[in-house]
Amino acid sequence: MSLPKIKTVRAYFAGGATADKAAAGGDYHDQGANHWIDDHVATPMSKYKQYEQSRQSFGINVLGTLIVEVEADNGQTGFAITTGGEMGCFIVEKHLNRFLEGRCVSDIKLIHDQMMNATMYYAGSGGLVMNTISCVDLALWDLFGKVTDLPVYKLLGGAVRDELQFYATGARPDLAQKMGFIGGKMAVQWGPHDGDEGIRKEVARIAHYRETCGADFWLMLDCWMSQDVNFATKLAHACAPYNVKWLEECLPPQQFEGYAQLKQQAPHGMLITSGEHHGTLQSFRTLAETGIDILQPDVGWCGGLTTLVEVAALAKSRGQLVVPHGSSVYSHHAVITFTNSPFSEFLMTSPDCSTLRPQFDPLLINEPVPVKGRIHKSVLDKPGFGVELNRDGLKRPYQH
Ligand SMILES: C[C@H](O)[C@H](O)[C@@H](O)[C@@H](O)C(=O)O
Ligand SMILES: [Mg+2]
Repeated sequence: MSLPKIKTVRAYFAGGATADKAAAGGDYHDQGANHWIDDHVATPMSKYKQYEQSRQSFGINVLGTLIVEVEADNGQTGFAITTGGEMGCFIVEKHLNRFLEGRCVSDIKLIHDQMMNATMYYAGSGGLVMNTISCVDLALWDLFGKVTDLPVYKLLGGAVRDELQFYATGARPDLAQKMGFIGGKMAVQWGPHDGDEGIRKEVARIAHYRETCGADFWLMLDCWMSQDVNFATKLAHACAPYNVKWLEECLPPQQFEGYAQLKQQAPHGMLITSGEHHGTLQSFRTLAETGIDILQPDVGWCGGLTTLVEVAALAKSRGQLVVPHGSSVYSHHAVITFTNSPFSEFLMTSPDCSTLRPQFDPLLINEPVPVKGRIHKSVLDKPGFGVELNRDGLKRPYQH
């Protein structure tokens, strides 16, 4: 089978700080008002009163969505979306384009290595540049699937289970249970600056939903980098009587020693997890060596599918789980091929968690959502990642 070459790459953005209204999409924190995802969620900024109520007030949604589209010389295209916006467009069109154009559509790993090494002098181990590389990598996998007429999960070696099962992240574990999810993860709302009263408030909420959802429904807390080891340890032990399954991302990404200490100090049986704001395989090796239980890379932020596959193998070698941070189809096609990913995350993007809105709505056409908390592998049986791009309102700020 002779494969086409990559003719060109284009980068668009939607939403972000220059937009006149919330655009959601890949930057799913870019929601309108009165949304659970922006309601007093604890963050590293919460100690500043003016930024305590709303993450959008400190700029969680300034980047907006980056869309990367790669076109082969036979006219076929692949695309992907992530958090990155206009600045990501610059990196794609003025730097990364040179590693794609003229290459065979199957040269994904070579292009990935060149993008990682060529940006090392300004990328660090995560953030905007890693998001941008991830988006290009995902677009290349989508194009490869379109050209070979295969879903990405089959390019990776095929499914190891017939369906994906999901827990739901949102403000209403009770509604998630009714929708068939296996668990509910809530964002913590109080942090170290709230002291013991903050812990009491979190525990009261957990106690309420334990009572409402019964003994076995998974309940988790997502701490979004907002804590220190002492607060996280006290919160973990205060929640233990209510069978909280895991505490997530308690500390800033680079506090590896803190994660190792927290894992040692956590109650027996309670899992400690992190990873969504980590990037590069090397960072995940260091994170894995802390001994935490579940690595949670975001495939649109960690270095792309090429990096996620490497992280999953690393974790598997250590008996650790990989449960990617919710990234819709970009996670689904990977998770269904990983033996150490027994479940997935579905992130509720409806304002009150009462309906199943696709995570990257409105940017992906035909984006699947779980039915009764599950997605069967047959749903993924379309070329590439199986979704099409809603081009309404996209802007292309740079050319090359
Ligand atoms: C709910 C959390 O605060 C974040 O908004 C969410 O994106 C992420 O941490 C998650 O695990 O879903
Ligand atoms: Mg999280």
